[in-house]
Amino acid sequence: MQPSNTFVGSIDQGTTSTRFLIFNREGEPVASHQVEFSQIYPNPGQVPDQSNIETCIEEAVRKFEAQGHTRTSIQSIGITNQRETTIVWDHETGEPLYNAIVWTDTRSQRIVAELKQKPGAAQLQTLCGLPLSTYSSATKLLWMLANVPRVKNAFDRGTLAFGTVDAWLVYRLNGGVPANVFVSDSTNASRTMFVNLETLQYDETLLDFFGIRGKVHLPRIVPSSDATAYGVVASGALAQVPIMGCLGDQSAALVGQKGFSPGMAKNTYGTGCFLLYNVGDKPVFSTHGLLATVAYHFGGKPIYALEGSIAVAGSGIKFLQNNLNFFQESKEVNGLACSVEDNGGCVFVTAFSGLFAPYWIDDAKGTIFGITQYTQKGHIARATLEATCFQTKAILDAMEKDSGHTLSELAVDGGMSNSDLAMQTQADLISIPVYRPKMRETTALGAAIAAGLAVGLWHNFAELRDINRFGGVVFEPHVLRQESAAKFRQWEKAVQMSRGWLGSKSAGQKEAVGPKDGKSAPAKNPDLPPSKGTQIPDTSLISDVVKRITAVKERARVSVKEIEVTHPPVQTALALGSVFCDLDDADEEDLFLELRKVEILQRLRRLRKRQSDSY
Ligand SMILES: Nc1ncnc2c1ncn2[C@@H]1O[C@H](COP(=O)(O)OP(=O)(O)O)[C@@H](O)[C@H]1O
Ligand SMILES: O=P(O)(O)OC[C@H](O)CO
Repeated sequence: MQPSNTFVGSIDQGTTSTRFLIFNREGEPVASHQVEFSQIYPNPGQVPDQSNIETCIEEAVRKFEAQGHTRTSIQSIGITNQRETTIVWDHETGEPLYNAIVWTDTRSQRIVAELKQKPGAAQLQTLCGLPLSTYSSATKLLWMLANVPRVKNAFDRGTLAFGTVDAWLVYRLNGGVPANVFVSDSTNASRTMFVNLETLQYDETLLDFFGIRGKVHLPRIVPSSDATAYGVVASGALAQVPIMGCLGDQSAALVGQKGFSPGMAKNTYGTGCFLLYNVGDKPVFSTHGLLATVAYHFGGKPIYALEGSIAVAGSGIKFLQNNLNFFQESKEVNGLACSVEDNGGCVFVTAFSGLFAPYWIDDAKGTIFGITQYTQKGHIARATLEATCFQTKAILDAMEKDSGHTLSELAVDGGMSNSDLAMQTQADLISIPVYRPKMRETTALGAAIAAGLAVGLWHNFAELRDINRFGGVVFEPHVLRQESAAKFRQWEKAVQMSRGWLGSKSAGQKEAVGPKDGKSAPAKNPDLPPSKGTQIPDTSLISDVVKRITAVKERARVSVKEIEVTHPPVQTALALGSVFCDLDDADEEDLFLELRKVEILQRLRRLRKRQSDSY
């Protein structure tokens, strides 16, 4: 066993900050440094800046040495990073060809709509575990190919290299072209949509679907904990220290929470919020809006997870801080939200990037419902915190359906988990205890564990047992299930009412981010009959409503087609869609009655027309 004065470093390249932490064998951070950075809106994000990492390493090492340690006692380094964010560079020169497109970015929305119409689209998720959406790296790469001439030129010349943040950082930390260490760990690679979840290799069907097979340099996929694959740091304060661990940040948090057994789950409230549920060594493909993903792969069999991804969590708080000037620092959100007793009737669907799991509504937009003259900042702050908690509840419900297992406790971490009110609200909504560990840098800890296992700082999971085990806080549910169920129903209604805004021509809004060439036309929806002279502003919404109508049309004895043709289809669909958002049996009955009304109305109109014609 290594002496206890050996350490492992961990680079955490998050969405809003870069950190470097040095952990001891007890899993305690002994020194760290963090640099926050901002993204460029609505244009592309920057390529993750290696100089931030160098600064963090230098500063943390300085603090570490000030405690009497020597830098040579840092045995290896782990990397953890925001996933899906897409980076392209020239394979020959190592030069980045465009800014990174960050995982939250929705500019590929039209591309996604078009891809959904392509043969084979429905099978993708059964191969890679991910739904076709703006979230994955694949559609971001296609957007670059369609819109950035430099990227297209490199593609045509055969020099285009693609990677997620891990691949880029490993490549850069090794010194770029000369060493050419071009690898990605399986937890990151599995987020691209190019990788077969069972083989953990690039899948020809997937590469063909996206049209990139043999045309783009892709990183070699390697295990998350490996003594040699990731190379060594080429320069700086930790030059020659080997990189031995690499995990996407959500996988790292699961490892940092020691969620090593099937049935264990964690929820990380960072920029977004991600619930990962360990399902063991076989992937579980969700039928309820969740993702199948690699939890970690430490050699041997990979371990898989079901994932519920929420696009906006802490970024909603940043929105209140930076855009609405509600407070100076994120931590103040708790006090502001506690300044009122409840949300005052406000529900905030924070769909800044559409809605992710379990809804997957690309065209939803952020919407606050229930504002009155009475509404205060505190109500909106509270509604912002609640939005993430409601989505977590929806994800847990889906997870229970997919796994057949009810969670007994939810382990949490990430910046927003510092809000006691948010965590209490979470426990109240899901009716199980929420456990927040004492040390919340679990993401960085996970990467340190991956690197530490490879270098022999730890030898097995049993040795990790006492790490961060004591001193946490448990939030017990205090609210009656009925009460939280009623609130949740209101949330679900708000979700349905937030749909379709992006496609609405009448809104006159500017698309926040999107293809500038205007070439791609909105997708045609094959579910719809052609409607004379009516422009269809939002095909997905109508398609959804038509599906619902179809489901009950037998009972309603009305023809969907007749409604579409004789009744203004968009208005009908919108009206029905917003009122009958969640079709349980009672709603179906209501919809049935409503359809009857529509039918009667149409008959009356026809009758009146015939009467007036005959005069
Ligand atoms: N005390 C706090 N209460 C609520 N939210 C917080 C608090 N501290 C940080 N946050 C939020 O957490 C997010 C940062 O969390 P972090 O886990 O560092 O995310 P990331 O890894 O995505 O950069 C920010 O969006 C911020 O708004
Ligand atoms: O920055 P976070 O912590 O919200 O995590 C980003 C995720 O990896 C995106 O999938």
